[in-house]
Amino acid sequence: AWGYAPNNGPDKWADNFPIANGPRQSPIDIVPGEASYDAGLKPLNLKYDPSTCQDILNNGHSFQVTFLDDTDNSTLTDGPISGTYRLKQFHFHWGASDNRGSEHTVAGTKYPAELHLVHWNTKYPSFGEAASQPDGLAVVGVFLKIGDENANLQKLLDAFDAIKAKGKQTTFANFNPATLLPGCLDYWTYDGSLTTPPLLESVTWIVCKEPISVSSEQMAKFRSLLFSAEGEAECCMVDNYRPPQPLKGRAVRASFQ
Ligand SMILES: COc1cc(C[n+]2ccc3cc(OS(N)(=O)=O)ccc3c2)cc(OC)c1OC
Ligand SMILES: [Zn+2]
Repeated sequence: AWGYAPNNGPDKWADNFPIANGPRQSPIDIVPGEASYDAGLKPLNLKYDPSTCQDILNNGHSFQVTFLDDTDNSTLTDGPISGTYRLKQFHFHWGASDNRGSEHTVAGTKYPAELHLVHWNTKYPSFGEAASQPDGLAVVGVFLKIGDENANLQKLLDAFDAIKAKGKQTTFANFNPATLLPGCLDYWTYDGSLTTPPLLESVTWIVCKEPISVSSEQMAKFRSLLFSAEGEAECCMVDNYRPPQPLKGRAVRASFQ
């Protein structure tokens, strides 16, 4: 199965997922000077209801917090998209050390981690259906930068002892993902894909310019999770990021000047 090791990592994904070499793959290196300001882009409208928060899970590739998505309680509207997209889950990508870990980069700069808030277009009946449509998904990316301890992030890290190994999950209630958003919601946007298999080219990417803070000690806690299941040889969950992919002529637009 795919992973992030030398034998099954990003350089090998095309063997089973040929779309890995497709025209709109993610992540990318965002070059601010080459992004074009689009005055037509609206501010992001993120409305999240903490009561839709369900559980926290180690899926063997990352940890994710999953939301009830059978109502329009937690949604993304406006920004570069039209219609209503529902929050399905959020997860992170991070490095083995503070000098790498993000998937998107900014003029070559890597951040120690990146948050992805995954939403699906309610014009389709489900996430799975939407995931196969060119306008099916919208993922909001937020960079994490080493600085002050992040008390909101700490609520997630405090649940890690219950989800250390692959496949472990535990209930996780009343968490408001809006607390993980930066103060300023300026963003870059471009057409891309899922950054893990099945790498479907169905994502409108919305990458926030402003990072949120994470302490070095908190990053160490991310690295205490395992790729491996209970009873298997322990393998630390680190460097679970795909490197930037070719832009192939795509435009990157900025919501700010
Ligand atoms: C819940 O149903 C599905 C879950 C998943 C699980 N999944 C797999 C890979 C993912 C990659 C993601 O990539 S990212 N890193 O760009 O946000 C986001 C959500 C994902 C969710 C995939 C599906 O079809 C593609 C599903 O529909 C059948
Ligand atoms: Zn992701």
